Amino acid sequence: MSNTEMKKVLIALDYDNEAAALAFVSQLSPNECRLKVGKEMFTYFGPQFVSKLIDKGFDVFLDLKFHDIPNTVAKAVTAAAELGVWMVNVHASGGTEMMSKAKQALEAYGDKAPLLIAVTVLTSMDQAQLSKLGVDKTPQEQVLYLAKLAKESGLDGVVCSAQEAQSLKAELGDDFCLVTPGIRPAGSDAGDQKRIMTPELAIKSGSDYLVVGRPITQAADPVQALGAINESIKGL
Ligand SMILES: O=c1ccn([C@@H]2O[C@H](COP(=O)(O)O)[C@@H](O)[C@H]2O)c(=O)[nH]1
Repeated sequence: MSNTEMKKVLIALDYDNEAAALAFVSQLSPNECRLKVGKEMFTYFGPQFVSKLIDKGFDVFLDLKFHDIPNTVAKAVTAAAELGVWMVNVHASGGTEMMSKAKQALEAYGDKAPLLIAVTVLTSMDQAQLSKLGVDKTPQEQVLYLAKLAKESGLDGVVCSAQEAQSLKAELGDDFCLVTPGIRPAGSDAGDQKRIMTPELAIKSGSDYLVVGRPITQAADPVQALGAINESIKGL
């Protein structure tokens, strides 16, 4: 398996203890995975924590899901680019003006710019929850609608569930990157995730990157759990 193939797993480092997170990371190689830092660890441990991961050679997805006025989001993604992250995201529901401004702000970084992707419909949401928000579409339809806006705005891809990957690839093309949380190896606990899929099926459906948190970090042997996922998607 080439390193690129092995780096389809983005481990969600959702720890409330920096030492525990770093102890886990010390057992990993930047050649076998990428790392995702979200709201919990960023709020506890800040940009310094992100820098520690980058200094160890890892590609970092800064998953802060910016959702604010265009000027504020453009400045926030600029801060992420200054930090040197590999990928950063915004909410597609912030609108096309916000997404376009964010993308434009990253142009100054040339080939060092992080990938900019948009969250569509959170993988913890099902049809009932979407309806409660007043959205009349199915999750599949709403994800496609928001993904089209993200593409029109020049973004590199979206966060969606693997259940939507096949139709998004067909509609938006192979180059539009699909990052899919809600990944659950067979038999693992779904927790609060609603739109889930196994790693193998997700890759077969068109996911470019699998976001995996608890099935790895809360496993009895997290390194073995990562290895098993990498093995299951080998060559796909
Ligand atoms: O739609 C979304 C967007 C982001 N996430 C994040 O991914 C991980 C998933 O962790 P698990 O433990 O594997 O459920 C987590 O950090 C979320 O904030 C998402 O789940 N869904």
